[in-house]
Amino acid sequence: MNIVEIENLNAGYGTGQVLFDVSLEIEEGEVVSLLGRNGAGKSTMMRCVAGAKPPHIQSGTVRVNGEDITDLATHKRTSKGIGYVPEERRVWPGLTISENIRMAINNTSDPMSLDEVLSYFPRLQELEDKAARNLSGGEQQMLAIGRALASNPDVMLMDEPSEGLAPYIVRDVEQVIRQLNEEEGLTIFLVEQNVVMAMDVSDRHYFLDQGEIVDEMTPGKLQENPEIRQRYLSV
Ligand SMILES: Nc1ncnc2c1ncn2[C@@H]1O[C@H](COP(=O)(O)OP(=O)(O)OP(=O)(O)O)[C@@H](O)[C@H]1O
Repeated sequence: MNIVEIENLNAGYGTGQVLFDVSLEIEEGEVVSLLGRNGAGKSTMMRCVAGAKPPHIQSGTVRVNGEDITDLATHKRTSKGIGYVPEERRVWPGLTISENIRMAINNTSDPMSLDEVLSYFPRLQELEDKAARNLSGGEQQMLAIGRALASNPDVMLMDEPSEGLAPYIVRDVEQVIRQLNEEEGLTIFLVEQNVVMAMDVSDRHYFLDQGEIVDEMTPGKLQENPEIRQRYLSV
């Protein structure tokens, strides 16, 4: 069953169009990454699914769990099964780890417990009472993922989870993505600049080029295809 269906999506900012007739599908239980050069429109795409402003959807449909959510506000999308980890992470800096997660728990109708969330992040468990502002980049990323997980989503949207992180922390993020997918059965849709990381965790890739979906393939196929990597990703 398709958990995410995007059909003929056109979207942009003000009068500038960024996404052109984008259609894609993600099956329940898949890890799918959206790859493309800087400025291709990847974050815009994520925001359109998450309902985050500012992009404006001009036409097209976003369906999650078979339901049309194109015009729903972000907070209402949480109750439709969407978790969103934005590129900027946006944790509450003055609150502790557990307070950040509790805020998410209190804002949703069918949340996970704090212990359940923390069981995926041993490092956060150790630092539970530390303010988010005093965490490292990797710890903040884990907290951002944990906060999105608290609402017990069916599909998790992650915008560049590896951005700015040291390679050994990127491996921890990969591990969490795999664990959430395998143990929680969570469907994951991620945007990544780190192609190696995306190939390690994904079942399938979509390629976005100048706001259009230009290709779709498995990591194995991408591995064999340096020409594609060069054409769409410059790697
Ligand atoms: N808030 C905004 N207001 C106006 N234009 C924007 C805004 N955010 C992004 N854009 C424009 O939309 C286009 C696509 O940007 P987007 O961030 O979606 O690309 P991206 O593929 O995620 O790139 P990157 O990897 O650099 O984040 C760019 O031309 C960008 O300048």
